[in-house]
Amino acid sequence: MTKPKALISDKMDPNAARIFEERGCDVDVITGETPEELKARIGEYHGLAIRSSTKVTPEILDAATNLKVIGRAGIGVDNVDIPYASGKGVVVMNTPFGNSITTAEHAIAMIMALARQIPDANVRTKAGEWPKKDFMGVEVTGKTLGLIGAGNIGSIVASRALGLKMKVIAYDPFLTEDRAVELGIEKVDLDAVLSRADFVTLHTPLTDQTRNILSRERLENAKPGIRIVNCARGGLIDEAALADLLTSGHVAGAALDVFQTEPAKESPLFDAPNFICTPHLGASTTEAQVNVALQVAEQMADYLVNGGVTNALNMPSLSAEEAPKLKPYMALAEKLGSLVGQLAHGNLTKISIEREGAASELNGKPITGAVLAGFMRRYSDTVNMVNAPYLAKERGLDVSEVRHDRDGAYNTLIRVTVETSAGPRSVAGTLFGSGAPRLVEIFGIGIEAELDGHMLYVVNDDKPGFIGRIGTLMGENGINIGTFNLGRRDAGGEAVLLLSLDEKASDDVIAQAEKVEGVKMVTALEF
Ligand SMILES: NC(=O)c1ccc[n+]([C@@H]2O[C@H](COP(=O)([O-])OP(=O)(O)OC[C@H]3O[C@@H](n4cnc5c(N)ncnc54)[C@H](O)[C@@H]3O)[C@@H](O)[C@H]2O)c1
Ligand SMILES: O=C(O)[C@H](O)COP(=O)(O)O
Repeated sequence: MTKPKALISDKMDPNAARIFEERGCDVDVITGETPEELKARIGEYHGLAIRSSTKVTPEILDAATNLKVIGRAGIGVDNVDIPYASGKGVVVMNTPFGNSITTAEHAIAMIMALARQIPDANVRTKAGEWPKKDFMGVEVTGKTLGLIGAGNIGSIVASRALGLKMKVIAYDPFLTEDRAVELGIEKVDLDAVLSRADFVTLHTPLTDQTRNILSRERLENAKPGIRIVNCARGGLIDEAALADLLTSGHVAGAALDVFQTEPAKESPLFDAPNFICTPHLGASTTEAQVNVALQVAEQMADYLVNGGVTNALNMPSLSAEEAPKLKPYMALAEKLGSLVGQLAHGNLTKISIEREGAASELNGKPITGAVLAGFMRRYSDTVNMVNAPYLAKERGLDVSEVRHDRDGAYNTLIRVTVETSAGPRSVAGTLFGSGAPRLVEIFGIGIEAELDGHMLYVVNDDKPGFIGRIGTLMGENGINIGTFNLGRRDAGGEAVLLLSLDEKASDDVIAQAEKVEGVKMVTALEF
């Protein structure tokens, strides 16, 4: 088997390349390329490891014909078009905790630098001015720190600020009262943060809800003398308004690590008083960079080599321990989804996936993803378990998952049912001891069959001589039959036949089969 190949396209700690190699992947480190250069190269890679510089646009993704996973060595993924990647079946992962402490410490450093105007004092002292009388700072002890966003980084900032004897209040619609109590902070609304806080620090992602959250109007109505820190994302603050309010003195100081346009080579803020900035250094410590590099390479290699999924933003997690256990189930699930997709006709709007016995104990999301991937193949050749749930949603398919505790006839069973205009249609399968997937029921008829390669599904009357007639037809057409599996509703009633063939049956052979006495329907299947 050829080794998976990864590209590291942003500056990353060398541990990332080492881990890829140790985990059985080939790796290239090529940083600083233009989008055109990356587009020309990306087709040869299965994994792309990035930080914030590489922009993973639809154009790049269209050219990434072999790409399976994008790994962000860091937190923010606003440089990746995740919906487009999902549509292409590419997993997007990040490392949500590796640089949180470092970034929280940067925010605290910014608060202290603002409180004591350290950067300006440093520059002027080194210039020989000894400007002692020009720098009167403020204590942070006893002051109120207002957080906008109290997730991983915001919570760490809160704990450090409490250590500095600040009072901490937070606006975060997803923060529960219990969590606020646990953190030792007060949950308030955004207006209260802005009217009460002496220092405000932002720790939200950039979303439609948070973009421009510190708008001109909000800044104008904020407490006079407020100091503002942003180590989260550019775009959260109206930069022009902030510059005006620093100039008027309404805002006493601001420290930004991130800008609306990066790299920020010019900004109205650069000339504003009491303004401090750093060039997106929040995550730039040796410790954080080692953490995120190790983590991203481990996660990506795990996915490329074993199918393990950790910290994916567009699919459910699947641990390295779960992956091998789930692998035969996913093969079974995909085959059942594919079977029902090939057999059930019409506008199918509902699909249900039931798990029984050992299957009910497993992580159901990957199984559902695999059923949908098999099922959606009737609509798209490029579908996989990553993009199948998105495609299903796009098509308005109502997906339900049911887990049964009951003991059935099989140790483990997956049943897939679609709602057709003629009522529900189900197929079910199990795993044999060796992990081999087997179909055990098709549209209410018990059968035992392997679903593999070219197959023919025949519905017929259960009458003597039928098997011989079908066998003869195949022989006359020079088609070798691999397996012959039979099932029937009742003796003499409706029966089904599943044949595996060494080659695909042509339309002509199918037409001949349809004319065989007793045949009601013939469908060619491919697995
Ligand atoms: N400067 C840097 O180098 C650097 C480094 C790491 C992370 N970051 C950025 O910091 C930000 C926070 O990272 P994190 O790890 O704490 O993320 P997180 O997901 O743990 O926390 C984000 C918090 O924002 C809250 N939130 C979402 N929408 C909100 C809204 N409309 N109003 C208020 N709160 C809202 C969420 O509920 C969540 O608690 C991210 O944007 C990340 O990209 C920057
Ligand atoms: O979201 C992040 O992790 C930070 O913005 C860090 O970005 P960087 O890896 O480009 O420094």
